[in-house]
Amino acid sequence: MRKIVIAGNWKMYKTQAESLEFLQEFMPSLEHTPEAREVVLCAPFTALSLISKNLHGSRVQLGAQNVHWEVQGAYTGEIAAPMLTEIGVRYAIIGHSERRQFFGETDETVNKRLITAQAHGLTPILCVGETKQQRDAGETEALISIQLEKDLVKVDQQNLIIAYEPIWAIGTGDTCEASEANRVIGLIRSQLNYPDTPIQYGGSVKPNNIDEIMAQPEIDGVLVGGASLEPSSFARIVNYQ
Ligand SMILES: O=C(CO)COP(=O)(O)O
Repeated sequence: MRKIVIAGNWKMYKTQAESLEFLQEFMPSLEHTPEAREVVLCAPFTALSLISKNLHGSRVQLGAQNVHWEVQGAYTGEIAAPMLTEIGVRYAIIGHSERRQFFGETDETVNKRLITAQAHGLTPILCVGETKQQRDAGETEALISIQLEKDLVKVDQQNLIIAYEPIWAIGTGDTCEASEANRVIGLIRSQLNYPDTPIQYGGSVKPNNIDEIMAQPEIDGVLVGGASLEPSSFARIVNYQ
C-alpha cells in the first residue's frame, strides 16, 4: 500500500506569528481527515521550532525546505540534518526547482543532500520536473529520467517521496492536466526499484482541482505552494474527496 502524503511548501512565507495564526485556524479542520493521509507542513527554518512545540500530540508532521550534505561545518547560510531532527522535523524537500534555478543546485548536490538526509533520519521529498521549453521540445521524459538516475544514486527508495513538479505549472495557475501528471508519474514509478515510493504532483494545486488530481491512480499526494498558505484552502486540499 502506497502512503498518501499531502504537503504544504510555504517557501519564503510566514513569520512565527503568522505560522501560529495559520495553525489556530487550520488544525480544527483535520478532525475528519482520514488517518491514512499524512499531512506535512514545510515551513521556513525560523518557524519550525515554534510550530513543533505547538504541534504536540497532533498528527501534522514537519518538513524543512532544504538540508545540507554535511552534518556541520563552515557552510554559511545552510542547515544541517541534526539541527532539524532535534526539533522534530521528519521531512525535507530536496532539489526543488527554485533551488535548482536560483541557488545553483545540481543533480550532484541534490544526490549528496538526499543521502545525508536519509542517514540522519529525515525522509526526503525529492522534486523533479521539466521547464516549459523542455516540454515543448518533447524532452520531458528524457529529462526526468536523467534527473532520477543522477539524483537517486545510492539513495534508499524505501525512505523517499518524489514530487513531480513541472516548472511551468508552479505558481502560474497553469496546472498540468491531471491525466498528464498521472502519465508522467507512472513513468517515474517505472524507473524506481521499489514499487511503494509515494509520488506526489506539485504545481498550481488548488481546492478546485485537488479532487481530480487525487482521483488519478498513480498520484499519491500533492506538494502545494500558494494554496497551502491559506488555512481554509489547505484544509480543503487535505480533505479532498
Ligand atoms: O512549488 C510548488 C510546491 O513545491 C508549487 O507551488 P504552487 O502550488 O504555488 O504552484
